[in-house]
Amino acid sequence: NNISDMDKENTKALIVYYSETGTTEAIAKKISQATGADLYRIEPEQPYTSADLDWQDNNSRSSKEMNDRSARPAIKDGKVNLDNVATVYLGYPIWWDQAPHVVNTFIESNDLSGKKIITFCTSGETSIDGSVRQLKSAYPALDFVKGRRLNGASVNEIEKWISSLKK
Ligand SMILES: Cc1cc2nc3c(=O)[nH]c(=O)nc-3n(C[C@H](O)[C@H](O)[C@H](O)COP(=O)(O)O)c2cc1C
Repeated sequence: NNISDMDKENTKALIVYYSETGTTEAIAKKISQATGADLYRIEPEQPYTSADLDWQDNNSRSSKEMNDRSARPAIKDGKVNLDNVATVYLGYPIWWDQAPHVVNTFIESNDLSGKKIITFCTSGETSIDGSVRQLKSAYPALDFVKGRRLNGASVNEIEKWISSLKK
């Protein structure tokens, strides 16, 4: 390791997100524009159909998964390269006030200890608060930073939000 290699250690940011209908993805891409960080999309092994996503049906796949605290839907290529990554931006749509359980599958498939995990979400109206409370209580050893619901945020607003996190 020479000095310039050491400078690069644990300095990178990575944006990890799940997005079913593109809303969270649009924000993830703007965070990438603001930070230059790479993007990684969590992809469920079995794609969700529109029937699966029907929250008005208690028996839909998403309803059943979100009612089952231990449900861990499989994801494709679930392991991500976290070499030199210090900060993970973790984004998701709110499902039933929570992060979808594929996000738990991702968290449990990777070693995020020692990383700063900055959460963000999109939703119809629900804030990020309940989902972050749940993540913190499920994974007390991890360092979650409560971020924001970012529906419709511009790159400029995202830059301001990120610099406010550093203060
Ligand atoms: C199964 C399911 C449950 C949802 N639950 C909530 C909710 O509790 N509160 C809310 O405001 N929006 C809820 N939504 C709406 C999504 O959070 C919102 O459309 C989100 O921006 C979608 O992001 P995406 O396009 O990245 O998948 C739900 C959507 C689905 C499919």
